[in-house]
Amino acid sequence: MKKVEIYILSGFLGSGKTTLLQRALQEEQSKGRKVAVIMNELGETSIDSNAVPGETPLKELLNGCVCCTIQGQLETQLHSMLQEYELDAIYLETTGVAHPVEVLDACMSPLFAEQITIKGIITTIDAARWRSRDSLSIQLQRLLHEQVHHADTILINKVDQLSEAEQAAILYEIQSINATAKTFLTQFSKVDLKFLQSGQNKRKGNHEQAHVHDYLHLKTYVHTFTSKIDVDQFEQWLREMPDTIYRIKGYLRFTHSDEVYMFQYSYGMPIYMKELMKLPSTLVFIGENLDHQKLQQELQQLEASSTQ
Ligand SMILES: Nc1nc2c(ncn2[C@@H]2O[C@H](COP(=O)(O)OP(=O)(O)OP(=O)(O)O)[C@@H](O)[C@H]2O)c(=O)[nH]1
Repeated sequence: MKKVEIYILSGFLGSGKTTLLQRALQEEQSKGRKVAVIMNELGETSIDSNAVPGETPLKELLNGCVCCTIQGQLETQLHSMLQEYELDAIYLETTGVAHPVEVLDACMSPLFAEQITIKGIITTIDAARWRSRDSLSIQLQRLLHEQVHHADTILINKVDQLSEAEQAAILYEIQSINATAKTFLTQFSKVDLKFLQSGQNKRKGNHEQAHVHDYLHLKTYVHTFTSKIDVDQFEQWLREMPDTIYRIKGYLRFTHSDEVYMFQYSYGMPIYMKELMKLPSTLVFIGENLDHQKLQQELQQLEASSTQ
């Protein structure tokens, strides 16, 4: 099954996300690829939607941030886009205050995680604002840091407003926060689209089979159980989760019950809720340094020992 590529455009207010989106859409159009856009704005009306050509499927999520208040709406919109159109890619432009882990979490619904492939988080930085970020609140400074830390590609944008020495200093600073991202100094978000398609050439071997995206900074893994598992063994296994696993979520069936449980795990805290629908037992993992082979092996073992 062909997977739909998802590009997450992150970055603080006014940093150049829409400018980048327009460039990306032009390039995608010239390649004849079918792409759609989801735009999230904090306000009641969208000011950027006219940046998207009329023929491009567009969903707007207004009045809240997909990473918190309207996370469920993103899931619904993504799901309907995947059903409605035959797409090559979806570009998701987040609000300037979105946290990348939360956005990724919102995209990775266990209901359709197998149909999509996260191609990366692209963070644009307003270079001048970055330099004067000390004037922002501590929370916003932390958010800017997180947007850089979790990015796969970073555009240090608006460099026309900086001297060469200032550009070199900011590049050094950004690379010291995130040494693995591909980082570019840009004007008007000008970058070749192939660089956004994170690590495309590195995908080899059984990574694809294992449904993991090994080249990304934040990694995801999707696991589906074929039979019920033992709740005590599962909880024992959870207790050993490293804290670099930020989220686990999905649906589970346990040997002691005929119910399906919705499962959520965040910052070490598991939550189980009875689910009325008979959904497949699929778990989605999001984390840094996620060792998919180890996870896969452990979960297969857990399943095997649960049925003994
Ligand atoms: N001088 C300069 N201006 C730029 C550059 N890139 C973008 N801009 C301008 O900066 C403004 C904001 O750019 P957008 O692309 O809308 O930024 P955004 O991140 O989408 O903004 P929000 O949607 O408000 O968060 C626009 O007026 C752009 O034309 C650049 O490299 N240099």
